[in-house]
Amino acid sequence: MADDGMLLNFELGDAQLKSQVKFKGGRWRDRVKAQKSAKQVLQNGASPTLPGRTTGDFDSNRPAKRLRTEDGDSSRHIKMARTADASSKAPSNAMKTGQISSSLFTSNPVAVTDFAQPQVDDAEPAKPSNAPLSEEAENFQTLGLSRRVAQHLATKLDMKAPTAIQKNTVPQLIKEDSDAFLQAETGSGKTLAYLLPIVHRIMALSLNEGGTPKANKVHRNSGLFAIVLAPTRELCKQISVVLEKLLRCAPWLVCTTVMGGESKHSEKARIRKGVNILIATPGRLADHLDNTKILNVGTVRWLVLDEGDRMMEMGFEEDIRTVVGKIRADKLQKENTEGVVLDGILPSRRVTILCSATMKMNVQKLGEISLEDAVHITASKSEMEQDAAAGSEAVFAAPAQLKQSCIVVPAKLRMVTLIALLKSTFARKGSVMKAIVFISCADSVDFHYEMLKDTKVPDPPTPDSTTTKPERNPYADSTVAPAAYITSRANPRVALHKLHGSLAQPVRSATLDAFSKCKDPAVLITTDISSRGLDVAAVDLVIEYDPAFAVPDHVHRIGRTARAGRAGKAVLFLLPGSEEGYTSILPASTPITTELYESTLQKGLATPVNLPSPHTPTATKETEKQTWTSRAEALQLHLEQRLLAKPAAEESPEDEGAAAAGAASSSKSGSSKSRHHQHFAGRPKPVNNPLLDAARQAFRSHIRAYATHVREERVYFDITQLHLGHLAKAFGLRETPGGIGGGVSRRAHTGGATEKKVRVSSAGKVSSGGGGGYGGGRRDEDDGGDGVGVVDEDAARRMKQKMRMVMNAASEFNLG
Ligand SMILES: Nc1ncnc2c1ncn2[C@@H]1O[C@H](COP(=O)(O)OP(=O)(O)OP(=O)(O)O)[C@@H](O)[C@H]1O
Repeated sequence: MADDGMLLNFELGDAQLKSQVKFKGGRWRDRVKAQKSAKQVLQNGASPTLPGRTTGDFDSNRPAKRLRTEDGDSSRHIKMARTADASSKAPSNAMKTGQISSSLFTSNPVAVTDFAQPQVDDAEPAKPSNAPLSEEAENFQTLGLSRRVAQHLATKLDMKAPTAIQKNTVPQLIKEDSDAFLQAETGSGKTLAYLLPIVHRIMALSLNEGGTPKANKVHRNSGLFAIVLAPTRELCKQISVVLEKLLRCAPWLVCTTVMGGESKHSEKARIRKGVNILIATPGRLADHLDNTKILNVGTVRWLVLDEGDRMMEMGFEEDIRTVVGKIRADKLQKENTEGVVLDGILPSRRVTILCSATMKMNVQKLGEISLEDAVHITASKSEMEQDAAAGSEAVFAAPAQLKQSCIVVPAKLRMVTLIALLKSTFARKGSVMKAIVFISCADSVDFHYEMLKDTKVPDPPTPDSTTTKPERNPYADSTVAPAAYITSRANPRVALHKLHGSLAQPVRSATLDAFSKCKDPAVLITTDISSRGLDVAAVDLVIEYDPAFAVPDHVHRIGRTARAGRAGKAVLFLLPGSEEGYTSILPASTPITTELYESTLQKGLATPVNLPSPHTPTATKETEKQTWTSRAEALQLHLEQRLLAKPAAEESPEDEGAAAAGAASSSKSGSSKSRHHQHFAGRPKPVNNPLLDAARQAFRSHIRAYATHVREERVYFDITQLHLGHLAKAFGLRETPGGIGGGVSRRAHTGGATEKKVRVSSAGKVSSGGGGGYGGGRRDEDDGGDGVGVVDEDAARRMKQKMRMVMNAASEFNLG
């Protein structure tokens, strides 16, 4: 077989494992148990339950035998894989093929911070900083909104009092016609802060002084009055849902969305039917302004740039310039085509509103493009005054009630620690309903989803007794599946979801919808595509398994929890060493507490882990007795062996490999599946398990993504400090890193049949021209192909150099 950058030493022999597996070292009793277990497995094909060590080396009391590493470093304990688990169809020639299985708890770097006494997370939660104000003190009517709107908010939307940013924004935008920059914490209600005054003023065109309707009400064909731009389709949809709910008190007004990934034809048809408020992604709007003649912006009074900094970062600057330029170039109509006088009720000039929880330097540039004499509106008056006095950047912070903690986890232990954390999270019924796990790139999301999901699709839930229509099986979608490993007795069902920018738009929307509406405890594994603006109720926990690429992104990620005054928790995974210093630059109202990874493992692995089907419950007498360290090792071994199982083609269709390929089919072309299989087109049948391919791809993409942390933060995320061998283990890989990294292409899959060049922003950030991809380590910043990444040749060259350096040095990296 041609190499293709894949390691040949993973070709698995077809032969069954020898019936006799030799176990060396350790106590005699353990060796006999393991021997028995392996024998049993060979007879019934069941999974063995290994006590103590899991590599076939049972030396729990004695120090492990020191073996020489490949470069002669005897300080590392390396054991060639002795696959005790015969059911894994592991190769009988593992020794020959050079797989390396290193012990989980040895040769790990130690944290530089003294965690002897980690701070305990028992402090009283701080008073919420983004909650609605007290009803006695404030209400929407006193802000200047009509009784109709205020009543609708109170009775239909259950919002009786405004939040602080709404209190400061609504009167300003009702009375004044100046541009504004809205800046407030995540989850503080910025969406309604700008929508309420806009809707109030448009409604006023149809209402008399006393609030009674005029005879000639404006309607959907009376003109387009406001445009809201947002960086992602998900955010556009979300804003439109909020607006639609609000417009139920003014059903004669109509809003619609235009965004990448949707049919332009049907968008044009909707525009032709008439729309008063348009929500759009920048690229698609620029396209319609060029090509949809019926789109008249002469009556447009407001342009809102929601998550403005993100749009700039995603390379929408040109599109925004086009949109702003075209709207300004069109003469402002003082009255509409039906003779309704707009001036006086609507602003007499075009108002631009910029909106974000964070302010990156690029916002300044965006301000220059779009704002004129803008007022800076923040949640607290004192902040506004301070800001005006100092003329400085406003400080952004996480909500005060959000509890932040970090776990410093050695690379080898990352995956088992993630599983343990999620398992302990769902150990108690009702304690956590929804968790989001942020991962650096789409390939890694795909891989972790495949690893964590149960391989067997359960029967559809029983039909609702009140209707005859059977409920749709939520697990029929390949981006939603029941989870294995992280379930518990209290929560036997946990729904796993994955979301990234390389998924087709309908799949993205359906997945987000499924996650939002899921009644079981649920986990969403995702990239930064979900970090901005998404408002899903009941998200109690955010895990940053891979740290964000820049501090503001971290603020947005953790802001998916603790919204509108609710409680929330965020956990950040860091590697020992330079990464530990990262917490010092993170904004936090209360100190970021530290957790020992050992405690996480201990808590999570206090009970046996439910392995995916067909490895049904592991809670035998022996596993009940296991210690958490043995469970962690057994779990790691099990994960690694799933990657070594025979390829799907040679197994039953329900084999996990088939599941891996199946899930990938939900992606656009250019997704994992097509990538794996493109390699083998016209060649002999592939021998690799697709899960193994997915792991390799995820590993490569992860490293590439790691190189793209913003320049100022690379002191904490230094790619040359990464121990690739250890990191490979976190992806269940036993190969040498050089082999896995070989054949890395710098061309990105962009979701289509063609490949586009990777784009790297000035901040060293990488993006692609669409589909949200980069070199497999895909940054999910897409607008359905509308977006254009920022090219920085220097950053691209630097990353290439680093990658080459790391990959060349890879053969010197040891697994220990
Ligand atoms: N006055 C209010 N009373 C109660 N809930 C509110 C109020 N205003 C907004 N909310 C709720 O607060 C949540 C967060 O609102 P929104 O998404 O607008 O926040 P945001 O400030 O835009 O956050 P982000 O910066 O993360 O985008 C939503 O669920 C919304 O329904």
